Amino acid sequence: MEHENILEAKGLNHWFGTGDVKKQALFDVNLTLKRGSFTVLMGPSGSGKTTVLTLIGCLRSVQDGSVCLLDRELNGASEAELVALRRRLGFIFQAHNLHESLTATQNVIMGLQVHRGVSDADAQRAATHALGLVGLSDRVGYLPGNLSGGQKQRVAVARALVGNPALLLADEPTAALDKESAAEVVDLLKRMGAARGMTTLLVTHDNRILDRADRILTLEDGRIVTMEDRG
Ligand SMILES: Nc1ncnc2c1ncn2[C@@H]1O[C@H](COP(=O)(O)OP(=O)(O)OP(=O)(O)O)[C@@H](O)[C@H]1O
Repeated sequence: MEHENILEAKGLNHWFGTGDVKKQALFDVNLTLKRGSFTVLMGPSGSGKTTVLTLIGCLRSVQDGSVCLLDRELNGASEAELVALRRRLGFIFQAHNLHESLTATQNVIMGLQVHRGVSDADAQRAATHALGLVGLSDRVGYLPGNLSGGQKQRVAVARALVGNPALLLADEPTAALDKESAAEVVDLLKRMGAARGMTTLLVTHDNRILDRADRILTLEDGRIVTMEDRG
């Protein structure tokens, strides 16, 4: 049976650097993410938000403590296990990171490259579908240079969603967007979460997003200082 919690992190500590410049970035971080929930992670610059996201996202190794993601322990996991888990995650970053020389569809297909064994025709179909979900059916053949900031970020959302991730990790996805585009992107993620049971953990300084969160966590100096459940 699948657990209600898609993620459980316990006693997570993390350090950067070695010797004299060794610095602790996370202190005894505990957090759980309920399947299908929408959690916002806040905190001042340098408080450790990206470090938490990259640890949960299997983008760096867990040094101390436990992270149980999709019923697998990340502490001590092999690179092959981490790669396999990463396939079940979606990522969106502040800068959309689209390839400028690829069309919207080709960029979205990049989100499927980690899924082996997907035929070109299926990839094309999935990308077209994902672009439709983000309201860009009429822009599938456009290069990023011909899209607005909000449209580019929606392509990045489609790329993150195309592989049907169990957990979506988003680092400041609305920072570069105007109010309307930011609200569209967040509503889209919430809708996807509800429709697919996708769990979202989103780092933001953006107060506009807080109303939409099921839970708000605040990090300060590497420690979770508040945890607020809503609704
Ligand atoms: N690769 C690294 N090498 C050394 N120190 C790092 C590295 N990455 C992060 N740090 C340090 O760890 C602490 C937490 O950084 P992190 O990027 O997680 O914070 P953040 O809350 O995401 O900040 P921001 O909002 O500015 O992105 C900071 O003191 C930072 O300087």
